[in-house]
Amino acid sequence: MRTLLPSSHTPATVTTPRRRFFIHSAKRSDSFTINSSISDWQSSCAILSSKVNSQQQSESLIPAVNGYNNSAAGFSDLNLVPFDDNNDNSKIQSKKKPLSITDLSPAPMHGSNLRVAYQGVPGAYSEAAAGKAYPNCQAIPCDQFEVAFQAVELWIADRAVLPVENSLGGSIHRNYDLLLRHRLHIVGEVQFPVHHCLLALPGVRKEFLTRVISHPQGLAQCEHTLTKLGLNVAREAVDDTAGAAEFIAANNIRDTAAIASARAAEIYGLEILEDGIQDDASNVTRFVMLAREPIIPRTDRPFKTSIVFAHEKGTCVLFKVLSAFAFRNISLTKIESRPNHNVPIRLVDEANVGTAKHFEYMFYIDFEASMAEPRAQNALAEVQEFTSFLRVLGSYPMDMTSWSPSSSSSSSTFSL
Ligand SMILES: O=C(O)C(=O)C[C@]1(C(=O)O)C=C[C@@H](O)C=C1
Repeated sequence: MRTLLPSSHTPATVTTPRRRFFIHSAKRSDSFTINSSISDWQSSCAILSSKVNSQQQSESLIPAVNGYNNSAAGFSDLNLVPFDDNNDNSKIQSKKKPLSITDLSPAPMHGSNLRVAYQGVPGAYSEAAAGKAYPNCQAIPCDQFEVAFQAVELWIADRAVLPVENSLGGSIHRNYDLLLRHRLHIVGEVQFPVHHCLLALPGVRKEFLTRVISHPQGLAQCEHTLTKLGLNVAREAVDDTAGAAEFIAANNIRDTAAIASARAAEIYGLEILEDGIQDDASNVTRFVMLAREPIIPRTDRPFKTSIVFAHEKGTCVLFKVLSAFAFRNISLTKIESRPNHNVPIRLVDEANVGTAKHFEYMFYIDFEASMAEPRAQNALAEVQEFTSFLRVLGSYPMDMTSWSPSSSSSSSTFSL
């Protein structure tokens, strides 16, 4: 895939975050280990809870549990814990309502002052998704998905908002692999309607085009419409949709169009040749919100939980795992498999038949239950018996917002 380096907006790069590595190291004791099992995950949440209840509010703890960052504006405004300089807490505590578990839960739709990393340049759908997840956040462009992960790990950003699947184009596999490789936790999801436009320099006509460029997902989501439009042109994949628009504008390329948002047209001074070129009007991309700490799961609203697991005996374990959810009436919303990069192939010697080479997988499952529910805890306890590796990626509120499939990206109300 071609990498376009935008000229005017310089996204965060791999080298930039390294400068602040030591800040991260100092906070590391509060982070959650990569191979954490279900019990590790539960105790991690319990630790968060008990730390806050005992008023030991470290800087690294607060942003994770309530969705606010730890800057003066974010933290002190919360005034979560009754505290008196004269150490006379008793009077104050009698007046104020005690902190309860619900006070510690996230505020996923409030993002003021949060720094949110996304992949792409301004005008990318990921930027708009970051604005939906955290209104009024400071969106930080990153040139690769992995840089967005690193930006959060190294405290350059408070959250990352990254695409994991699209209703037409399918899974964004890279982010599944990165979720496993990094230590971040899924703390929310947003489903964002993706309304694509065909963009070119002012005055360019469709007949003169020889090439269409976009993110691979953009090309996949518009594949049939491009053919129906009679555009028998080369289709070239680039890093992000808005980056494609910026590339055309910055290099004054007149034989090439970009598939991107109407907002990208506005930002980079391109014209919309065709509006709404996605193959399905209700085209939607699901993004996950990532943070350094897990949130405390709740039961007063619909929650989803994401896990990843593997077994050294391969896929034979899958039906047992699925039955753990079926017996408890827990619906699955997604199953994904990815190569197990640690052990990609297993050799199976069958007597007198030869050696079979089995591919090894990591399985990702999203299910509709909160880790605060006993049925989810029991299901995972059972899954843990069948698997050699199990990690809870996050238990988080489901995106239940309504959306209009026909709305154009340009009419988005998100302020970024
Ligand atoms: O290129 C962008 O604008 C992105 O935000 C990336 C991305 C993706 O990776 O799927 C996000 C949403 C759309 O599905 C198309 C592309």
